[in-house]
Amino acid sequence: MASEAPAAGADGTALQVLRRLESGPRGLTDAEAAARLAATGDNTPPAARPVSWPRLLLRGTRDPFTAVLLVLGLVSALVASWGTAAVILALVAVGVALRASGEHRADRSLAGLRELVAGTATVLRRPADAEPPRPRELPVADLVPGDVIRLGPGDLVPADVRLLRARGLTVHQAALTGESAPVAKSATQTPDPAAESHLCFQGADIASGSATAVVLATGARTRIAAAPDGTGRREASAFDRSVHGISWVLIRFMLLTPPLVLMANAALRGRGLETLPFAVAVAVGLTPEMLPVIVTTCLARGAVLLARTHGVVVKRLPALHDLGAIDVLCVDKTGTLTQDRPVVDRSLGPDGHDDPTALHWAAVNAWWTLQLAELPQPDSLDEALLEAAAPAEAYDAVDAVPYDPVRRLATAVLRDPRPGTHTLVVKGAVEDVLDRCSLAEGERDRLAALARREADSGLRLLAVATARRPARTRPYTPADERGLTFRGLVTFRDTLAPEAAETLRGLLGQGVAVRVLTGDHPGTATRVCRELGWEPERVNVGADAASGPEPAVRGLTVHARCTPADKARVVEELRAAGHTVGFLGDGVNDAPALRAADVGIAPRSACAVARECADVVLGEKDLAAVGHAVTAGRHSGGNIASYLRVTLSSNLGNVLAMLTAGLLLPFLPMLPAQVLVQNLCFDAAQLAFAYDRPGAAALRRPAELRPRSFLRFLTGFGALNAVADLATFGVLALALHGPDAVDDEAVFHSAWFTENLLTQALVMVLLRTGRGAAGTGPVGRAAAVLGAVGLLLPPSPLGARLGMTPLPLPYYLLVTVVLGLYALALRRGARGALCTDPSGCTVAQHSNHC
Ligand SMILES: Nc1ncnc2c1ncn2[C@@H]1O[C@H](COP(=O)(O)OP(=O)(O)OP(=O)(O)O)[C@@H](O)[C@H]1O
Ligand SMILES: [Mg+2]
Repeated sequence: MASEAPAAGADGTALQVLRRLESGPRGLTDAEAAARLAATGDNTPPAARPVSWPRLLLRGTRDPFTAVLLVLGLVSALVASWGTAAVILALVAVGVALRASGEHRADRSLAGLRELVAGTATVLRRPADAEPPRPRELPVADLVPGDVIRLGPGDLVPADVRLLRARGLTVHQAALTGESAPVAKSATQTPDPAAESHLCFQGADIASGSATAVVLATGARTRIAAAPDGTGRREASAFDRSVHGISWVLIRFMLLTPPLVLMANAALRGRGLETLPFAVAVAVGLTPEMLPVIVTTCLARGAVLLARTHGVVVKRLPALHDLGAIDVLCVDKTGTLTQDRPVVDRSLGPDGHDDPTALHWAAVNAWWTLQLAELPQPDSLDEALLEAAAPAEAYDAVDAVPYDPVRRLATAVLRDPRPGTHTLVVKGAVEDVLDRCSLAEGERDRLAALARREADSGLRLLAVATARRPARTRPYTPADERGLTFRGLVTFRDTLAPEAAETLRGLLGQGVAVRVLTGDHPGTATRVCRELGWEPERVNVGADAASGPEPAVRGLTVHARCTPADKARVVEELRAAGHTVGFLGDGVNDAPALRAADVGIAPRSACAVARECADVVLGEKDLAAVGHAVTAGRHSGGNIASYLRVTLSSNLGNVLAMLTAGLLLPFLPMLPAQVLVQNLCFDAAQLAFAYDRPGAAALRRPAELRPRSFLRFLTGFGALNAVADLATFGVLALALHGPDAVDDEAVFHSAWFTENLLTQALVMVLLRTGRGAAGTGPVGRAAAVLGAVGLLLPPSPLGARLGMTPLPLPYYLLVTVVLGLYALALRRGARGALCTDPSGCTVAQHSNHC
């Protein structure tokens, strides 16, 4: 079985595995690698390959609306209503073709965009056999079995690999096993095949430490590719909750409609199964069959535009909708609000006075932890230390325990000049270092207060401690970091990101609350917020009080000293409290939260894991782009909302009116073919919503379609629409020479056809998101064409074939009056529902800015 292949080939010592793969510690030559690539193919997971046309078409038929339409078509065919069945089939075919081509275009542009943020791997290759190996950054797709690669913190495991050497390696493999805590891995020579601690799999990422490894399997032969679908699947996002939720409510409605129509007609009119085609046509009329097409087109257009204008890459289309819906944005501090270019400010001794010792030991630690790493990846604090102090080559190190964001410590072990002794040099977050020092209680408090004072002035801190131990050969672990002697503090200055203040202000103004989630000291984080012009409403430690009482959600809240798991917990709790949450971060410590959020956002300069976990990748470290991305999301979401609002209220109104009239009239209010043609015209016009520009009001607030409030809106406007239709019916009955005209089926059908298309055109223009500029733009033009079809089709030859006839002039006058009154009612209703009354609003308002 494919899933067992990597583990099976990985038994034995590292050297045995290398030999089996016909490779060596120095990696492959370029020629060998090229030959293998030709034989095995790209290292691309099958899911990332372009989808073929037949599959696209098949996918198009798989949405629930198409399924319902097909069922209705089948029912029509069963009762030999061939015309209805044919029209339904045509509707399905058009829908599926439009959707497949839309998705094809979207997939293509998304693939292009994803390529912009695709990852690379550090590979050891040699130009020729005799030459020494050189580490090279290659596209992940070029990896082949036998390649020797290097992994460092924040890297993705690019294929299934066997570790050759590793130091302090922990990996996140939640995508494979579901366990969320990082797992320790080592390059043991006598591996236990069941534990697999010597293997790392594609889909995992490096939480801490570094390693050299040999590639065992690539592409479709990796374990994750062979795993049954569903590994790493995310929870329902805001998009799933809203668009899918609404779809399912509608499908229930549609399935209920035909039996209801049949029963009502049988009970009140004594009609039998001959009403079935009409009942089916009514149910078809209720179907928003263009919904999948409109959703795909709106999102794909938005995503392409966002990439072109602001360099923002949306990796998953629904994430664009979710961007527009977020009402809480969590951001990390370092690298997001600040530039993450720290410079050493001071070196303090335990007494709080300037003393170079702390800086000296911190730099020795930084140098040797990097020297001993398989893939040295200095973080910004290490870089600052190495810049500020002389290199530490005078020492000789025997081991290191690399930094990890849960421990918040890094340790280097030096050979002491005195034989038989080792010196541990530990640097890290103040609380964590103090916890491991042998100190009297009062002394610990004094040192913590000293650190708080420095942090309150906005400085970042590292505490430094040392310990002397008898020399040993056994490797050092975090358990050895205890009984330390405190040596002092190093303080760093970091500058604010230039657009941070303005972006935060913009987001708060757009109704998005901001949470700062940082691994740093509470004092440093608070001071940074103040310097950005915001007094935090609250400063929590870790994930405490994540969802908090309501007021705290609105402004700016800080969670300091967060571990990666704490960041994820804050996000999860906010989501559980009903918020749509975005997370913006760039570090290894942000990966779990990026995964947990409705929308994960990372700058392009972020580490590979953060970029991979993110749904949205910002062009540069340009925080301002977040604001643009949110607006683009609201833009697309607003158009989808407009479409749903218009199509559903108008469809519902038609159905209600048709049912009522059907029961009052001696004949069917419309022939099934007429219902379907009208539906086709309306559908075509609705495509314009994918190209619309929603009003400014729609962009001012988080826009999540909430099924419940949406349905409330629908019933209101559906009823209004039904009243307009029935008023036309009344007018026809009363004014056109008494009951004769109504008895004339063709006149009635034509009159109602015209009125229906005209009211639908009106609804399109008046129920768009936001007000102002009504009638202009693509929606206005589509509505005009729809109205023209409504007026011109009945008197045309095609109309005659559909059983329609020219209408007498007085009808047009009367219908103008009805439409005028309807427009007035719609305008008043729309004004109330679209902005001032949150309860009736389809665009849910979480903020108080409405
Ligand atoms: N290389 C390092 N060696 C030792 N300690 C470090 C190192 N990098 C960071 N620390 C300590 O760990 C603390 C937390 O760092 P972490 O990376 O979790 O957060 P951050 O980058 O400061 O903040 P944010 O989560 O906002 O990005 C820092 O305040 C610092 O004291
Ligand atoms: Mg960070």
